Amino acid sequence: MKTSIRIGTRGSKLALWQANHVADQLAAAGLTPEIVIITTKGDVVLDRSLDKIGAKGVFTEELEEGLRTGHVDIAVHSAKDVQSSIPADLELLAFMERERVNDVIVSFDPNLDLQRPDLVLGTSSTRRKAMLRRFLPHATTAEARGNLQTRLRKLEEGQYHGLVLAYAGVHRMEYDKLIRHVLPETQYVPATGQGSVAIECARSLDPELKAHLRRSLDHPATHACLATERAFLRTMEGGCSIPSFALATLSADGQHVQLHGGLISLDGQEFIEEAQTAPVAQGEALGVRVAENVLARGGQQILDSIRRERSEA
Ligand SMILES: NCc1[nH]cc(CCC(=O)O)c1CC(=O)O
Repeated sequence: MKTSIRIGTRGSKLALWQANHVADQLAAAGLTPEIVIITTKGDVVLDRSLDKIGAKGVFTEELEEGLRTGHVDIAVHSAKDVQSSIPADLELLAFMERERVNDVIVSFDPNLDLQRPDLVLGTSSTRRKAMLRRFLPHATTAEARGNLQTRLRKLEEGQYHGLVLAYAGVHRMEYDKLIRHVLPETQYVPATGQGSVAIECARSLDPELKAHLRRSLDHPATHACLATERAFLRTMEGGCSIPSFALATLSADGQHVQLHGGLISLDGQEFIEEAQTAPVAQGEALGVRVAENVLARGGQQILDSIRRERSEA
């Protein structure tokens, strides 16, 4: 088995934090990691919101090409950015231990009042925009693309009063001091995979090496939750441009998985949610079932109307 591992990653600071985190764990497991930066479409196209770029996998495609050509052995992604179905010649090898899943509001104003009537919040996520329309209807949202540092610069320039971000990224970049509100995950249910790091490789990678990598990097409890959430997302046929949400958690004894999943209309008016529990071994079936119920209870109409709106735009 070879021991030197080439780790493919995007070049943003958060991506590099994740890649270094992987490298540290691989070094601890006796391997020799090397980080290789690969630029993706999502890093280059910054003037459009993600739903307008359209293509699935805007943050992953070039990394996947690197796996195919053997330029890198593994690719590191924010699990949230990984499309719901990955190509047949590739596989998701591991999901690393999840950080706190919440969305947070960061601001340079220590007394940021979410009730101020002129509140402007920066986000480019369709899910977050829709949830803000529902739970903070007086707020206006403004686009905030780019990496975390770019968004914080726009915040500092006064383009918004606050930014809505994933706690995981804010914490990993050590901006905790700017967190003014932690949004409750029961209301602002996070996106599939939020807070975890996914490791992808080619199916053809040496099986012995794969097993070693999995033992070093995979967090089984996180993996069980993400498998459940990803089955939900696949059934929803949603990429990151669909305002669906899904959070799976394990019971204290680790035997059961609970899934809270749903879909919200772009205007925030319709909020279809469902929570169900199943034995961990049936997590994927649970994800499919919850998604099918959400679609049957009005979710399909929401998806259809979003697609109509987009094709007219
Ligand atoms: N789509 C961008 C993205 N992908 C992963 C994270 C944050 C870190 C994570 O959820 O693991 C972010 C930024 C954000 O949502 O604030």
